[in-house]
Amino acid sequence: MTATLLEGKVFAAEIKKNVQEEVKKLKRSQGITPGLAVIIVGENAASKVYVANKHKACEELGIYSEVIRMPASVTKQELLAQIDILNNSTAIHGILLQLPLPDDLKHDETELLKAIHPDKDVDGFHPVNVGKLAIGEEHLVPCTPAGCIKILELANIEIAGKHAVIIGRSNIVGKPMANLLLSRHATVTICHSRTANLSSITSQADILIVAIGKAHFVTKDMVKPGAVVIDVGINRLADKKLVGDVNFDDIKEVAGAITPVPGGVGLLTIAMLLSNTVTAAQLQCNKDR
Ligand SMILES: NC(=O)C1=CN([C@@H]2O[C@H](COP(=O)(O)OP(=O)(O)OC[C@H]3O[C@@H](n4cnc5c(N)ncnc54)[C@H](OP(=O)(O)O)[C@@H]3O)[C@@H](O)[C@H]2O)C=CC1
Ligand SMILES: Nc1nc(=O)c2c([nH]1)NC[C@@H]1CN(c3ccc(C(=O)N[C@@H](CCC(=O)O)C(=O)O)cc3)C=[N+]21
Repeated sequence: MTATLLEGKVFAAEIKKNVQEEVKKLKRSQGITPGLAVIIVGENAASKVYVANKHKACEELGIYSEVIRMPASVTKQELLAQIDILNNSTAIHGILLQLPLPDDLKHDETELLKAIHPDKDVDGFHPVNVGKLAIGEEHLVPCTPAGCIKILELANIEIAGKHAVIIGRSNIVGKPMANLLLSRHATVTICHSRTANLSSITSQADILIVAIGKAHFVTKDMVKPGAVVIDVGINRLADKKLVGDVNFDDIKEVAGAITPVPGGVGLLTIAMLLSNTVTAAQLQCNKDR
């Protein structure tokens, strides 16, 4: 058996087409151009690539995009002041604070994320949006797990009744992923670094979502034959090659379907960010009236 390749660009194109139509509608009926602001603090090579990709995708779809670069030496107060300006700007409907923050600002992360107005929180990281997701009132949902759900839905992979196992429990990927799968009636198991007998649990998964941050971590013996494997990991090897958390070549003979890295979940993350930006713009123009 050879796994079906779940290609991110195919699904991302479908989402982007819908987003583009919504952008046109907003312009036509309300005279509004959706606007996204990305704040990037300090120099992080990986973040730069993502920010550049986001900017390019916005241009493609007619979304206004602003990249605000701040030095690593910026203070919490300066960042809060910048967020306040964007919260009050009528040209900006979505605000994203690029993570990770430099070490000196790490302990202020929650406070900074809370400062972003929940209506402009296109990352879905504000406690109000996290809470909404937890009670099944999905609104602005974190882009990466939302993208994983889109892959499953657009590939016609049944979620209800399936055993979904997630490796990773971060606020950005693992936890929101669990809520999204649960509300779609999967039986959900969340694993992490303290999980005992990890491979015995992952081997029971019909749908395996991997978000750890360790290159080639998941091997053949951890995957049930025919399982759908979604690889969220992005790891840069010493030779600059980009690889996922899943050993693709090892499991391709056993999995039923698998997302590649690059060219998988990452492309959906960007597409969902654009989608959230348009949702935020629609919400804000309805509130204005
Ligand atoms: N494709 C995309 O668009 C995106 C990709 N990513 C990538 O996804 C990966 C995960 O990101 P993120 O969630 O932010 O990472 P975090 O580092 O915040 O979380 C990693 C999680 O993996 C768990 N973990 C680590 N080692 C093991 C292990 N040996 N066995 C089981 N669990 C383990 C950790 O457990 P514990 O909680 O116990 O420490 C933690 O819950 C990274 O590679 C990141 O680059 C992230 C965002 C978007
Ligand atoms: N506030 C915040 N929100 C995020 O959503 C966020 C963040 N911070 N910090 C970093 C992670 C990571 N992330 C990615 C976005 C795009 C690709 C992407 O475009 N990937 C392509 C190309 C990758 C490449 O060539 O380097 C691919 O996988 O094919 C990957 C990863 C968003 N993140």
